[in-house]
Amino acid sequence: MSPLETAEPFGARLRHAMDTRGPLCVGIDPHASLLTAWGLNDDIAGLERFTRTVVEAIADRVAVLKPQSAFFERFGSRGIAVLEKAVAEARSAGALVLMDAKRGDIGSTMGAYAETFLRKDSPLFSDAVTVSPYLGFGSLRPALDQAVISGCGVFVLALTSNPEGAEVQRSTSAGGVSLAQLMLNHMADENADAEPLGSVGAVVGATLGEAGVDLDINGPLLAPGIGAQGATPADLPGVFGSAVGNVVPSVSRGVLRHGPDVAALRESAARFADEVRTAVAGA
Ligand SMILES: O=c1ccn([C@@H]2O[C@H](COP(=O)(O)O)[C@@H](O)[C@H]2O)c(=O)[nH]1
Repeated sequence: MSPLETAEPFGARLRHAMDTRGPLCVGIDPHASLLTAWGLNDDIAGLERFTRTVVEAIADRVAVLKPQSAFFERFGSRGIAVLEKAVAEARSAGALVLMDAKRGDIGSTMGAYAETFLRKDSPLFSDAVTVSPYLGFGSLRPALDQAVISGCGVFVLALTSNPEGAEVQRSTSAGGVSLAQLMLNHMADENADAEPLGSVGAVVGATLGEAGVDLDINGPLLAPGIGAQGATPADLPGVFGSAVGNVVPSVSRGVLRHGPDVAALRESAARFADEVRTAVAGA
């Protein structure tokens, strides 16, 4: 591709994946406790085996796989090598890879994060990355710009699934709206005119009961918190209302606890996918 050609936008690729595979995202979170439960050691060999099993079991059937970078960084450079391999293999199997790295920093450093996760020649190149906007939405500009160049997505924290998030995210900005709403408004601006779906997504916890914000951002809504954190697919219509069709529900431990048996991992993911389909169809 010449530098002047633009890649197919992430939003379009994601919409296609959601329509053909269903919207479920499965997280790869190799907790030490899961490695133990799978009969693996909490070491690099255990991490490698766990990750390979999840990718082989799930990557050919879900829209999105979301590795949680923290669990790989824990093992230093050898953990990152496992992550690099998993990203490449998951993408080859047809899953979109959303790197859950939650990076946020001043713009010049954000540029380096953008190169790490969103530049095509990077070893950790992924389809999308999670970022934190709480250094100011404008600090994300290098990632937003690099995402356009590479056809990637950026998922911005808005209302996180943890109860502690509310004291920051629900607090009121100088303009009188919540910080979360302010960030969502920026996302809507980034996605204006995008079809069929913008490439800037919001992270909004499935655990919230009711979002209480305007989620009409013309972009995907990543909804973590299903499974181990207590939310279920049946909660999605209540949280997301009329935006539920743009939701990418995310489950990590709720699926992973069924391993290491590949069939059981697949069955669990299929069950969550069915429950999501039923919940969204009835909304
Ligand atoms: O608001 C947020 C944002 C991200 N996460 C991440 O999603 C998974 C959830 O794992 P479960 O095992 O399904 O609870 C994890 O990687 C979090 O860091 C989130 O939970 N909430």
